[in-house]
Amino acid sequence: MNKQKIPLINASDPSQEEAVFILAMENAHVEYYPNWLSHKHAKSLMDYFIAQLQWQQPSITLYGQQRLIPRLQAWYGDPDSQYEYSRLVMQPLPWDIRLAKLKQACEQKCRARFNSVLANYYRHGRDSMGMHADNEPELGAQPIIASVSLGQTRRFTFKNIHTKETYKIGLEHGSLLVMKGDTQQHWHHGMNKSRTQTGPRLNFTFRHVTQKK
Ligand SMILES: O=C(O)CCC(=O)C(=O)O
Ligand SMILES: [Fe+2]
Repeated sequence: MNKQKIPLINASDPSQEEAVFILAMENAHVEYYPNWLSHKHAKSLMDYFIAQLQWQQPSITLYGQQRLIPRLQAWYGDPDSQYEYSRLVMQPLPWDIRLAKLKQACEQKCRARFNSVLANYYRHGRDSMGMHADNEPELGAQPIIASVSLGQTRRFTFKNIHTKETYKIGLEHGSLLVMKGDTQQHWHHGMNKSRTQTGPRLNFTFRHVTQKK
């Protein structure tokens, strides 16, 4: 497999304190803000969300077999943000107050509206997420997805659907990754199991889903 590293372009504005990197991936638009939340704020959110969110471990059918997904997850959103994922129809839970605040912060940062979030809880290094694109029709052709990471840094992989080129980036505690433009049309993303990055990690992908017609 081609493991070429695509460089990060530092697009930080020196007049602002915040660092931002643009991932130099073809036919994609991905921005990475490593220190979006302070360490302390991110830690407080992490402890709160682990304790308060309604984590579940659903099963999906893979090659005719029922299997528990290798992580915990929870779907929150506005009442009309129903979502179908691996043939599971997910009814959103009503917004938790601190999750709604985090959504608002993402909306301001991305200048976009979100009405739902998929929360993922990777309990240890053996939890993972398979390669996929967030390209469900309900998300539209060029979805903006804001991905907030808390806890253990885990290596996140992008793989170009056509060229198979891969790109890996460590998603750090308190970071924000924004995927937009044609990213979902040309790239898959996912997270392998890890033998070294073994601590717990939470990830939140804020999205805007439209009702199926
Ligand atoms: O855990 C992550 O960083 C990615 C999650 C993801 O890709 C998703 O929720 O669709
Ligand atoms: Fe995804």
